[in-house]
Amino acid sequence: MTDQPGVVVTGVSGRMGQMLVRELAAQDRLKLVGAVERAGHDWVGGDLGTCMGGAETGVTVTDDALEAFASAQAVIDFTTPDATVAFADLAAQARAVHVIGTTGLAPEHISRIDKAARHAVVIRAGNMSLGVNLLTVLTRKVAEALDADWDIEVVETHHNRKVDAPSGTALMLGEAAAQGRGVSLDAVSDRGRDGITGARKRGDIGFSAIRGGDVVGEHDVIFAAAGERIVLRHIASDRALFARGALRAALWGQDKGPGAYDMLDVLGLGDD
Ligand SMILES: NC(=O)C1=CN([C@@H]2O[C@H](COP(=O)(O)OP(=O)(O)OC[C@H]3O[C@@H](n4cnc5c(N)ncnc54)[C@H](O)[C@@H]3O)[C@@H](O)[C@H]2O)C=CC1
Ligand SMILES: O=C(O)C1=N[C@H](C(=O)O)C[C@H](O)C1
Repeated sequence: MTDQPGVVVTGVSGRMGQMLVRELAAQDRLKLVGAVERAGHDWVGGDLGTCMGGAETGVTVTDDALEAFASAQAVIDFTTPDATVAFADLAAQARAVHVIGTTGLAPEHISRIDKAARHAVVIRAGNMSLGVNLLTVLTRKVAEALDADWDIEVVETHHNRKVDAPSGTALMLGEAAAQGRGVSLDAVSDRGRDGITGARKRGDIGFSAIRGGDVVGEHDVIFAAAGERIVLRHIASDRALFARGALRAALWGQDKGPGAYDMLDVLGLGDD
């Protein structure tokens, strides 16, 4: 196929980076044109395919993101908050669609990314799967329908290599619940219970994080009232679904104007 938009994958040796390379190889609507890793990483200077333990691909892993982005129509980025902020500036300079899966972003990171989105398309989501994005819509609707007699708790479980908590997905779900309630998440969020905490505050949205083994990602939104509970649950058992969502976003963004978008926009779940 001709005219495939070219994609650069950042953090290419990572769990998501390698999954993205495999998913790119399995389709023909986008083509991999570059692979970026952090300076000093073993893979820099090597052929990507060989580094991944397979056949040569002709794509050399680089730590020069600016040069790599210059020939790309999209950058897919699952790295770290500091790296992502730097890539947002560079992707905007290259006018490449920047798909951001990185989580653990602080408000300062987000405002730098939003600045870059004035000049280029930025699509950011703490979870790129259809199921989780649909779950945010359901969570908002359930929260809208119930009053604060229903305690809301978000519980997430991930593998033992995850470095941020609560997960980006848990925060998306908490945000959706707060929106449904018509409150600001910052005002009601309860993120760390330990010791004599006192009784739960009415209206709070609580977060709990479990870490262990190789769990890909599991999220429950619990609505608990006297005598009954509703549990909305998503279980991810394969990282490929996040990678496929990111590829879909990279394609979707090709004909959009500069701005900050999310997966609800990409999936057409944003209205109502
Ligand atoms: N939005 C979503 O659907 C999903 C988001 N994530 C998030 O994506 C991020 C990455 O997750 P994993 O792949 O599991 O982590 P990982 O630790 O396996 O991979 C991160 C990669 O980024 C690289 N990196 C760090 N700084 C860099 C720099 N300055 N330049 C280039 N590369 C750099 C690291 O060397 C590493 O290879 C995390 O924030 C995670 O929470 C993960 C899965 C799905
Ligand atoms: O780090 C991960 O692995 C994941 N991170 C994302 C998050 O923080 O929610 C998405 C997914 O749950 C896997």
